[in-house]
Amino acid sequence: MIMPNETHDSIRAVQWQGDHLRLLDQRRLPGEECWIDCRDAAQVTQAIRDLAVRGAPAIGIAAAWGVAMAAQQHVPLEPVLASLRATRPTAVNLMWALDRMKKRIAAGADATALVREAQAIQDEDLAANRHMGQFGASLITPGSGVLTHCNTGSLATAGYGTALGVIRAGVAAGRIARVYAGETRPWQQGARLTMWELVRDGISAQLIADSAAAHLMKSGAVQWVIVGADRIAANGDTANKIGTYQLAIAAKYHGVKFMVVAPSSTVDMATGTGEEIEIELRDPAELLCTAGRRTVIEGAQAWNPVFDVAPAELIDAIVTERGVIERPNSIAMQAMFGW
Ligand SMILES: CSC[C@@H](O)[C@H](O)C(=O)COP(=O)(O)O
Repeated sequence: MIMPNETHDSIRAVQWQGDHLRLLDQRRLPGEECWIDCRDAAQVTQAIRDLAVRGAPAIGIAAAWGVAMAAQQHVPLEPVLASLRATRPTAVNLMWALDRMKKRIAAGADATALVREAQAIQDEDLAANRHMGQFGASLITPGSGVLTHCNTGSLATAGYGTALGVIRAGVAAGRIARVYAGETRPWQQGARLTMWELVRDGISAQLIADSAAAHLMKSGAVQWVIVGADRIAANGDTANKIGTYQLAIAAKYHGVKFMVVAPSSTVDMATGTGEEIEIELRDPAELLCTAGRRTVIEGAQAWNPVFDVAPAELIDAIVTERGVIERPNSIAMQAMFGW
C-alpha cells in the first residue's frame, strides 16, 4: 500500500499579491521553481496564452485576477475582458470566470468588489476540489490502481486538484494502491507536472508513456482511469487533454472504469454535445521540437490538436462538487445542472 506523507497540497500556483498577480511558471517545472509577477492584465493574458499558467480552473482564476487588477489600475475593462477571452478556446472555466466578472462590472462593482469576486472564484474552486476528492474517492474499491492523464492538481486549479484531488483523497483513505500517470505528449504535463506534485506529496507513482496505456489496462493493474475536464457538454460529452478519448476507448474495451472530475464551472449547459466544442490547435513546433530543440527533420509538418472529446457513453462517472452522475446523459445532466 502506498502511503502519502504529510505535505499534501502545499502548492498555490496562482497568488494574488494585493496589487499584482504572482504565477508559478509551469513551463520551467520541474527543473526550476520560477515565479512571474504580472503587473497588468496584458501580462496575465500572455501568461495564459503561453501556458505559464495552465489547467482549466487555474486559467479562469488567473483571468478573474487580471480583470480585478485592470479595475484597480482604472484601465477600460471591455478590451481586457475581450483579450483574456481570446487566449484559449476550449476550457470553458475561462469564459465562465470572465462572464462572472462581467456581470459584477455591469452591476456597478468597483475595484474592491471585483477583487472580492476574484477571491471568491479562487476560494470556491479550492472548496469544490476538496468535495470532489471525497465524492470521487468513495467510488474506488480499496486496493485499486488508477491511471491519470495530463495535470489536474494544485498547479491546474486553486489547489488540491480535480482528478489529482480524487487521487490524493483516495490514497489518504487507503483506497488506492497503485498510481500511474501518462506523460501527456507533447507538452508533458503528466511527466513534468503531475509527477512533480505526486513526488512532493510522497505518493508513490509510476510514469508511463502515453502509448503504454492500453497495455497497462490489459495487465489488470488499473481499475479506474481518472481525468479532469476542460468543458463538459450538456449531454456529458467531455473535452479534455488530447489522448483522453483513446484512454476512454481502451478503458471500455478492458472493463476499466472511467471517471471525469471537474468543478461545475467546467459544465457548459449551453453546449449541447461534444461536437460543438472548439478544439484548440496549437503551434506544430510543440510536436516538432523537444525542449526548444528541433527533433524532427526540417520540412516535416505536424498537426497539434491539444484536446479531444470523450463521448458520454464511455464515461462511468462525472464527479463535481454537487455530487456524482453515474453513466451521464442529458437527463441526468439537466437534473443536476439545469436552470
Ligand atoms: C484540471 S484541468 C483539466 C486537465 O485535465 C487539462 O486537460 C489541462 O490541464 C488543460 O491543459 P493545458 O493545455 O495544460 O491547459
